Amino acid sequence: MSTFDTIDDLPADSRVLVRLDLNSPIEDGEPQDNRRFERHAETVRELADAGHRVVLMAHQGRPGRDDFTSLAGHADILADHVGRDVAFVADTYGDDALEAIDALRAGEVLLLENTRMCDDELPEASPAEKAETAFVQTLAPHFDAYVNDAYSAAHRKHASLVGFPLVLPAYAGRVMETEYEANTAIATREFDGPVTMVVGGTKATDVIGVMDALDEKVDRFLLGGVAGELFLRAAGHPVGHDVGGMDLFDEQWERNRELIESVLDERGDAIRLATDLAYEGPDGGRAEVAVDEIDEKTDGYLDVGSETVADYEQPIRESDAVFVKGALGVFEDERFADGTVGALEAIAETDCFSVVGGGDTSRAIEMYGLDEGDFSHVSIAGGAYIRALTGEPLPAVEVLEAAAAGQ
Ligand SMILES: Nc1ncnc2c1ncn2[C@@H]1O[C@H](COP(=O)(O)OP(=O)(O)O)[C@@H](O)[C@H]1O
Ligand SMILES: O=C(OP(=O)(O)O)[C@H](O)COP(=O)(O)O
Repeated sequence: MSTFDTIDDLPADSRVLVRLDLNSPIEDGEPQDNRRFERHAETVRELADAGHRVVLMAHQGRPGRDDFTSLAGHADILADHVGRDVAFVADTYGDDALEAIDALRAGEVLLLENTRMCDDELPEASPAEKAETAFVQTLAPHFDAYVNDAYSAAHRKHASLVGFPLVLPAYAGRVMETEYEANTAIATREFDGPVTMVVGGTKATDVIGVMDALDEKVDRFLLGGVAGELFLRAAGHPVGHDVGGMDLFDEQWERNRELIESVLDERGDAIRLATDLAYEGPDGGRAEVAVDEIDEKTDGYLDVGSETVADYEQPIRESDAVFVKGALGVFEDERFADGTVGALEAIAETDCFSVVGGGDTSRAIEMYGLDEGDFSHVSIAGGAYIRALTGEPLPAVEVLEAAAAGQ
């Protein structure tokens, strides 16, 4: 059971400041619809239908990355899911934002600009420090309550996630409630047979530390994506480097090199790495190469190869539980979807307990016509859900709990 207050406890006619997680894949500069919009729309609709004035905060990407954009397009997608207008103001806490907030009427919804465009948001700091920032101090007097629905960002100590509960009455939204309960229950669940984790995606830094901490819970890891290539690099193969303008590998390698080497050393028996990889061939199609035959760092690899896909199916079929965190390849491009879809299909065909996590990864389920009902839980969280599996506290959840306990 959760130990925080929820939107059921909100006083009537409140001016509510709501933190969502609408962080999405960006294609050609535009956010792509995904499960996060659909799930958060439930909270937003409920608050607006109840007659509250609803102001939304969310982030997109990180400064310096290609996916760091305005939230203007997010407002339109969210409006379609909510079934109400969602106004947008290109400001976080300046005069334009405050004017739009104060002009809002009962039942109206307004989305503020990307929180990460504000300098106070990102540097990780304690809730007390974040509560003192100009961002929090300027916005808070315009509201009666703060609602956090962003479970999937709850592992970050950012101002919009941990600062407001110290200065406003704080509540959990519906996504926060359901994800918290599902993931906490998974963390304490025991399994009789083998437990497998499929690890991929781009945020290798988020998963590698957790792999170490999941030592007792997970019997084998099947690797792909960026983390998989970094492990292959640690095993001596010339892959997992930034080539052709990529910036996914070298910085994460420097940051995690020692940990990767020690995880490989201590848990090598439990870790399966790709034996072949796929890349874009000279004719523009999918080409594959055996990992042992790669002798220079020339190509960028975009998926695990077909031998690896077949190799990973067997351990999945033998498992009592399978956890997925991150895609095995760039599944958004059909040519490089085999690894991700192959793993998801194998999971769907078995009756093991299964969780698919990640805002991006869970999108593969509908893109490739898989049935959500074939998985025990599809989480819109990635990093937060795997941290929850280790039993590690989530700072944004802790502040909600402390607020409810009157601390
Ligand atoms: N080899 C790869 N190179 C580049 N991107 C990859 C690779 N493998 C997987 N990806 C990308 O990883 C993304 C998912 O990454 P991540 O953000 O870590 O997971 P999630 O959003 O599911 O938590 C997918 O959108 C996919 O395109
Ligand atoms: O998408 C997110 O995390 P996820 O990719 O682990 O699901 C969250 O929005 C956190 O974003 P961040 O990893 O840029 O801090």
